[in-house]
Amino acid sequence: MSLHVTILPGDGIGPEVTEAAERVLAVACEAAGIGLRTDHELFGGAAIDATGDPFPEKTRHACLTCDAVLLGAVGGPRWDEAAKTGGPRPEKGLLALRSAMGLFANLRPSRLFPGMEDASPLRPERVEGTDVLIVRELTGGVYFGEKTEGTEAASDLMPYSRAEVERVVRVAFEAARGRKKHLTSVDKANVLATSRLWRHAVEALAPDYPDVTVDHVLVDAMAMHLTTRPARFDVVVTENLFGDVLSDELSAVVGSIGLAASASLGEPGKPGVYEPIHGSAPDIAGQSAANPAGAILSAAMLLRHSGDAPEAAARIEAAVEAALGQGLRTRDLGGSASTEDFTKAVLAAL
Ligand SMILES: NC(=O)c1ccc[n+]([C@@H]2O[C@H](COP(=O)([O-])OP(=O)(O)OC[C@H]3O[C@@H](n4cnc5c(N)ncnc54)[C@H](O)[C@@H]3O)[C@@H](O)[C@H]2O)c1
Ligand SMILES: CC(C)[C@H](C(=O)O)[C@@H](O)C(=O)O
Ligand SMILES: [Mg+2]
Repeated sequence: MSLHVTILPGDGIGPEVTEAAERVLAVACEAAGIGLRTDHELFGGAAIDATGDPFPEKTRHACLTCDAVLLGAVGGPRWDEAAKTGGPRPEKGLLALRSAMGLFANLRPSRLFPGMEDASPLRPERVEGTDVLIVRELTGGVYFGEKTEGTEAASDLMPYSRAEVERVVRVAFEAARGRKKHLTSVDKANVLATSRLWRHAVEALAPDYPDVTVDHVLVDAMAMHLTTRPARFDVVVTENLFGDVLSDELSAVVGSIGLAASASLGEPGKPGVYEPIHGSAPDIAGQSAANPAGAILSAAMLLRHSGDAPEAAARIEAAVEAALGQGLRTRDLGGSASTEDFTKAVLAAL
């Protein structure tokens, strides 16, 4: 068994956390007898600086021909500033990557790790038992609809087809089957036509999964529920923008955005992209203050979903738990451990 992984470090803390994740991945693969080959490609702002394009052809080719992509983060104030006078946006490269690779299902798990109650903004009895998988639609909706842009008026269309909704909802039903068999579909069906289509599609598919209980929650109420009773939820499926917002919220509820991993998947057998859900964190970049756990746990998801190596994935997850269990905390979790301290503790636990 061998794995060819394309690494896209990107910008800000991206290179710091992918370096940590690559080291952990290498050790986990060696222990599991998996041959690992990695290559590093330009992406995001770093690619703009080198080539003028956030998603250059060489990077695209590497992503489409490898087994899996491990991504850091893209973006930063320098490119935001340049975009005001027509410069390319790093974030556009990220959307182009997701689209080119057909990554319609974005799995964003968040759970309360043992002993981490103190890192949650919620009272312990409220956050206890939280273990939620958000399945975010990733290649449709308002991110990809027609746009008009101006200084006096602007619009972003939010189109969804029935087929686009169904394929991601099926991923969520299947995930619920492997968990607590409870699916919550989040929408804004009291206002949005796309949400009524979404709800209709979920209801039509439900009979195919009689073992899964389904409920529907409006997105504004969901934002509130996640801070009052997050442990009530199991799998949550929602459209692109709602999933972006709710997953950042949920990550903070269980401790920090620095802990949150993700897998972006398309058709079975095609390469997936694995990345922490956080951004390039320009405020802490270059200080070795980034929490690498989200990237390391993304490498675990890579082994599970693209490497068919669930035991190796579980070993990485246990090693992260062990490092946290030793009380090691990066700055986002109220501690002073560096990126390197945390990475070393995970490697030692492995
Ligand atoms: N997938 C991606 O590449 C991605 C995701 C989100 C944002 N972005 C981009 O990143 C840039 C910064 O965005 P932002 O500041 O809104 O969001 P962000 O996620 O980069 O940072 C938000 C806050 O969380 C902290 N944080 C994030 N990750 C952390 C980690 N691993 N360890 C410790 N602290 C961490 C940051 O220091 C900051 O205070 C923007 O250009 C944005 O477009 C990229
Ligand atoms: C950077 C941005 C385009 C991206 C998104 O909105 O999808 C980010 O916030 C994420 O969650 O991966
Ligand atoms: Mg986001």
